[in-house]
Amino acid sequence: MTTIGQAAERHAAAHDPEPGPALPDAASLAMRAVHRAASDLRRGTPVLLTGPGGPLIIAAAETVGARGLAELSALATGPAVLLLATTRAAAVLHRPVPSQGAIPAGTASRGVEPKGIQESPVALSLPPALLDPVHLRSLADPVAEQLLPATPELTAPPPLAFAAIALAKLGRLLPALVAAPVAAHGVATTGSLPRQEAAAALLSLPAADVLAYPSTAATSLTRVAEAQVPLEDSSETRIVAFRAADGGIEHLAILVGDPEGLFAAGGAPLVRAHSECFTGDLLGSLRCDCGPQLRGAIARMAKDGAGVLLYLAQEGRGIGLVNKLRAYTLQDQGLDTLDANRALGYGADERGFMVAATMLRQLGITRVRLLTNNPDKLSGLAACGIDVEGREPHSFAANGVNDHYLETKAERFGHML
Ligand SMILES: Nc1nc2c(ncn2[C@@H]2O[C@H](COP(=O)(O)OP(=O)(O)OP(=O)(O)O)[C@@H](O)[C@H]2O)c(=O)[nH]1
Ligand SMILES: [Zn+2]
Repeated sequence: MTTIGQAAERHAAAHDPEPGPALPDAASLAMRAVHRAASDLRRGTPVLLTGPGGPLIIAAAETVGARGLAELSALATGPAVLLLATTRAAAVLHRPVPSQGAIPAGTASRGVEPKGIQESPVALSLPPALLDPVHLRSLADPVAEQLLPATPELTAPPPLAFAAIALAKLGRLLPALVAAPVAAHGVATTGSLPRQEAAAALLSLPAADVLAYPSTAATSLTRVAEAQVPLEDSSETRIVAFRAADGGIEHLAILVGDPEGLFAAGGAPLVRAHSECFTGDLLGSLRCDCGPQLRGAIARMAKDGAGVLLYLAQEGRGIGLVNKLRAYTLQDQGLDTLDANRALGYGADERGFMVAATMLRQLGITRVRLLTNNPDKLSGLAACGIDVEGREPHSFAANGVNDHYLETKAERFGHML
């Protein structure tokens, strides 16, 4: 999420008479509230979600402490529950939990929104013995499991449960939240004084804004800086930085040669949509193939004369570095890369393609030859309006450590060779 430095820049931008992206005020304010709410969840502070069937007070099971739970209890007008993905709930209950079906129609469109967030969560009852920060963390995290003093039961999820989980995911937290109903209108007007004060201290935002955030943030990206950066594998290289209107995560485009010129002359430049991988890209981790794919793509573009490498801030297929490390621990216990994501409550792949499509559009490149083995990248970019003229395979030999990872991508993600 955003650093304090980024927050300061955002504050300055708010007073800039010409703040870059031309977003309507309402959309800008909505993004700001979502960004803040995700930060609140990260620091253990509850937030209020409003919308049909709400309001709902929520706090992240991973981060909430005694104070956050006290705030939640002070405002709750009904019993608290734990919202979880069905996969995580099944592990907690030691029995299968039927899928709750797709999310409400109209909140996501196929190929544009990440496929990992399509399923509705379930709710577990929280007997008083479990309403404790240590037990909640244990219920949320398959890596931190311990014996619990009480057994939760499946119960009906509140109507805004899906948006609550989506907010935790935006905060790159474990998708597990304590949630309780709050009286609609009752808090501000008829609640007791301590209750009114507690409610006033918390951020309240529409659930619909949370669901709209990924595509609003992606389409609000603008170019904020660029520079020549000669690379070992490509001497003629520029890096262009993109930032969303709320000052959120930045994405980079690495331009090799003159891809805009190639496109303008009627060509389809080589493009690679590369999701960042701290361990593979920077440290040379052998667990994945990201390092060779990154360097290999740039070298290939240099040989081809031109290309665009989109370096996307979508670490761990969109679950974030902390959760990827958790997923690695689960993989060391026997799960594959797909099931490890699911065990954490995340989808197999939480990435959206609108970020990459917007960056390409801003660069003026709308027809591409995509370097990938991943069929979802082809259909996802096409669904976001990019003309994918062809695919160039992008495979590297297994290294003795990542063999099973590559096999899983071929067998379970449908990767082409
Ligand atoms: N969650 C999770 N993410 C991983 C794992 N291994 C690598 N990644 C992430 O996967 C992303 C890299 O995926 P990509 O290089 O885009 O690969 P891809 O989707 O397999 O598609 P192509 O390489 O284009 O064929 C990076 O963000 C990595 O951090 C893992 O075991 N679990
Ligand atoms: Zn990697």
